[in-house]
Amino acid sequence: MTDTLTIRRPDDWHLHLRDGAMMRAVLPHTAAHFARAIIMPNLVPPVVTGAQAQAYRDRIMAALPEGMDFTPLMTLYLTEDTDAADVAAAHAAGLITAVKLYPAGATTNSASGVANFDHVRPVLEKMAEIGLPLCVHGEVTDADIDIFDREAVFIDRVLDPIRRATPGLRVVMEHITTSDAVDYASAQDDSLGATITTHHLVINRNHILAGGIKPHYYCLPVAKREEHRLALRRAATSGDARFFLGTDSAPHTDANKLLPCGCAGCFTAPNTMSILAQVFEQDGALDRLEAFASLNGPAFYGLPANDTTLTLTRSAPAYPPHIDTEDGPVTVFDPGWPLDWSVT
Ligand SMILES: NC(=O)N[C@@H](CC(=O)O)C(=O)O
Ligand SMILES: [Zn+2]
Ligand SMILES: [Zn+2]
Repeated sequence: MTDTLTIRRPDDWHLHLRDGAMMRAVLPHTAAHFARAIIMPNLVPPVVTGAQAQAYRDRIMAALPEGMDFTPLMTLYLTEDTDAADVAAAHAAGLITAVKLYPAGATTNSASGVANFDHVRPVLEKMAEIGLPLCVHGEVTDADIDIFDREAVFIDRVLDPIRRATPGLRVVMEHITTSDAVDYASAQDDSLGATITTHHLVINRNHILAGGIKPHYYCLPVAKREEHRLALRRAATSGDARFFLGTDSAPHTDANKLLPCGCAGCFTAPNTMSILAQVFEQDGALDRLEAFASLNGPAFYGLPANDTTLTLTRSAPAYPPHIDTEDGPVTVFDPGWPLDWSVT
């Protein structure tokens, strides 16, 4: 039995750092393990322009504790008013790594997202031309579509038509939750990637709903049936270069989670690498953790893998059940079993 695992230092290809006091509290947990992260732009107000991305990046770097090595990879929040020239200029200046598409109303802070996809066509065409990837929250928002079907319907009605209409556009299906998404991604060429979160490899919808409602397991897209979780496990542990880690670590205070209408999001930054090592070991794929967490993402984004390494050892990790922030406690995702691996 292996007791030590050294991999190239991982990156997180989907992360919510928030801003202000919350950012100062959560950023060190990501920077302790990850070299880079794609920073989600769903602040209030959202990060829409190149200038806003630059200012947000500066705030992140100012909040990074002395001595920590971390590079935020910025994204712009796509709106129907987004200017293709501003996006291209931000890309040319090295300010942004991707653009994020939120269907209007699909998730936390997505009110400024896209309702009519025809209105963003010029921006998508420009992105295809300059090779700038589009990260997609892939759920339809129609009230008449069951929440458990919203990802699969999005693939048919929105994602596939957008990709057909915009040849060459590089797309990341973010935080996929269904076997439908795994099957779709598996059938495409390397212009399509898909991120998988830590928590969707661990929980299914029973964890949220059976035996009492568990708000800390509520996130979007909502966890699906067990068969879908197993499909995600197979994809993540397969080594297939199209699938890579995007934790979607999404901190909300307990006060905001434990409401009659609580916020969606799981906070996994402190224990993601411990959980993943165990998940990959359970599936006999510890030797493929590096591909999922450290190699496939950079390859999709055309970036070098990190030169530095991260070592995990077989021992119970020490992390708190919740972290304290100036806004109140934030609960750390509980996988429901004791963890065997810690980052050294
Ligand atoms: N995943 C979530 O449940 N929540 C995210 C938004 C998102 O990634 O959809 C958040 O910003 O809190
Ligand atoms: Zn999302
Ligand atoms: Zn997210």
